This record gives sequence, C-alpha cells and structure tokens, in this order.
Amino acid sequence: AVRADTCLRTAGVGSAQCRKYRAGGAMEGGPKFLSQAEAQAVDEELFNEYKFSVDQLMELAGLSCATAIAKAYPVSSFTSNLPTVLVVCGPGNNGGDGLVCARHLKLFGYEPAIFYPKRPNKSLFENLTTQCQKMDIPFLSEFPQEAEVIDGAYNLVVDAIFGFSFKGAVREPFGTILSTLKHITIPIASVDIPSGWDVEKGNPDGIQPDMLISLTAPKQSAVHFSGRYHYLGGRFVPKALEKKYNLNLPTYPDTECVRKLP
Ligand SMILES: NC(=O)C1=CN([C@@H]2O[C@H](COP(=O)(O)OP(=O)(O)OC[C@H]3O[C@@H](n4cnc5c(N)ncnc54)[C@H](OP(=O)(O)O)[C@@H]3O)[C@@H](O)[C@H]2O)[C@H](O)CC1
Ligand SMILES: [K+]
Repeated sequence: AVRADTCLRTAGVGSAQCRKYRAGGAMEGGPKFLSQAEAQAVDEELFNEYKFSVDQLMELAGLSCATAIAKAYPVSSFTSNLPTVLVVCGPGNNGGDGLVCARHLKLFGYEPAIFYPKRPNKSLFENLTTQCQKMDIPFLSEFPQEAEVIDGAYNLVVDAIFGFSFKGAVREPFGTILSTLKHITIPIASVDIPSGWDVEKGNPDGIQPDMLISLTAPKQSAVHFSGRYHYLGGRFVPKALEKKYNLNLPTYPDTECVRKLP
C-alpha cells in the first residue's frame, strides 16, 4: 500500500503512483487528498444534508488542533518559563477554529495570545472571542513587525488565517503577517492548510510549517508539506459521507480525536 504523501516524497512527483494520486483518486491504504471543490462540497453536505451546525464542527476542529499541538509540543518541551503560543486568526471559519484551539490550549496549560485583525460581524465569532477574553487570553492590538520579537516572546505560532476557501493573491493585512511569519524560527502549526498556500498546488515560497493539522481529510496541497508532524483531526465524518467521497479515512485510535499521519 502506498500513501499519497509518502509516494510523492519517496517515488517522486512524476511517478505512476503519484499520477494516480494527482488524478484525485484515493491512494490504497491512505486518505484521499481533496481538491478545493471537494473540500467545499464535503463541508456543505455536513451542514446542509447532515444538519451539523458550524459551532459543533468548529468546536471539534479546534479541539483536534489543540490536542494535536499538545501531543507534538507538550508544555514540558518548551524551554522558556511560560508556555506561550501565538494564535493568528483569519476572517473565516479557519480563524474560528483558531479561537477554539486557543481556548483549549489555555485549558491544557498553555499561555496563548491571539491576533485577530479582521473580525466578522457574526454572533458565532463574537461569542468565541468573548469566551477567550473571559478566559484571560490576551488579544494583541498589533502584529509584531519583527520576526525576532515573535521568536523571543513565543514558543509556537498557530496559523489559523486561511483554510480551504483561500483563493488568489493574499490581501492585507495578511500579506504582511505572512511575510513576517516566513522569517520566524519557532515552529508554525497550520490549521487545515498552510495559509497563503494554494489549496491544491501549495506555495514553495510561502510559510513552511512544522506541523499541519488536516481537518476532515487532507487537501491536495498537503503533499507539499515537509514539516515533522502531520495530523488528521475532525473526527466527525459520518461513514456514508466518507463513502460517497471515497475519503478512505484512516481509523482513529480508540477515543482519540486526532491521529498522526506518516
Ligand atoms: N468541514 C470541515 O472540516 C470544517 C472545517 N472548518 C474550517 O473552516 C475552514 C474553511 O472556512 P471558510 O470560512 O470557508 O474559509 P477560510 O477560513 O478558508 O477563509 C475565508 C475568508 O478568507 C478570506 N480570503 C480568501 N482568500 C483571501 C485572500 N487571497 N486574501 C485575503 N483574504 C482572503 C475570505 O474573504 P472574502 O473577501 O473572499 O470573503 C474569507 O473572509 C476550513 O479550512 C476549516 O479550517 C470548520 O471550522 C468546521 C468544519
Ligand atoms: K491555516
């Protein structure tokens, strides 16, 4: 059995195995890597046909992210006195996952701080913001301009800026933020997709996260992920939906909400 991501690393992009993957098929023994349209179709079906609410799935997605982070970067692995983490949240649901993740990180003993420059005028996001504020999670009023300042103040950056709806050239203020994040030396954990990457093609000049937490199923750009930790989270996909889209999801260990991918 060959997995799509390992096949690209070991057999090479041009190999027959990888052509099979790139045509969009599920690799034997590994999850299907979704196109942008497939990711959006699965998402819509979860909400419209299966009647999940955004709040429900966002809570599970954000909890998955915090859990995966706690497995890969336990508080005890940080060398600084305080287990500080900077969570950068974007304007859509990926940003909402980041807010939920920050809240769970705080409950897990981390010291998260949030930068959330573009806040949608919707009660879902307002409520998530209030929850974080009431849990004494600080919101930064400005993004640090120098990569060294981020390196000095934090142990990890959670990238929850853009997910599977990202398209085109990055607009401000996120262009400047991503340029700064390209120069930090502390690890980046990206939620669902490394922000600024094309959902299918990736971005060789973009940020290069150390961790990727793919939600529901990996997206095609995940084959270009070269960090140390790739986790799958969002253990909420009904079997019938998994079958319909040939997701070929791996099993999660007992009651875990995440699993590490090779
Ligand atoms: N099904 C699941 O597994 C679930 C996934 N979740 C998470 O949701 C995101 C997808 O969320 P969505 O709200 O659809 O989109 P994004 O968060 O990716 O981004 C949308 C916002 O980003 C802006 N945008 C898009 N492109 C650009 C750009 N080039 N520059 C600047 N800004 C951009 C966009 O702005 P518009 O002006 O275009 O509207 C939006 O504001 C998924 O990845 C998961 O993380 C759910 O939490 C749970 C279920
Ligand atoms: K992201």
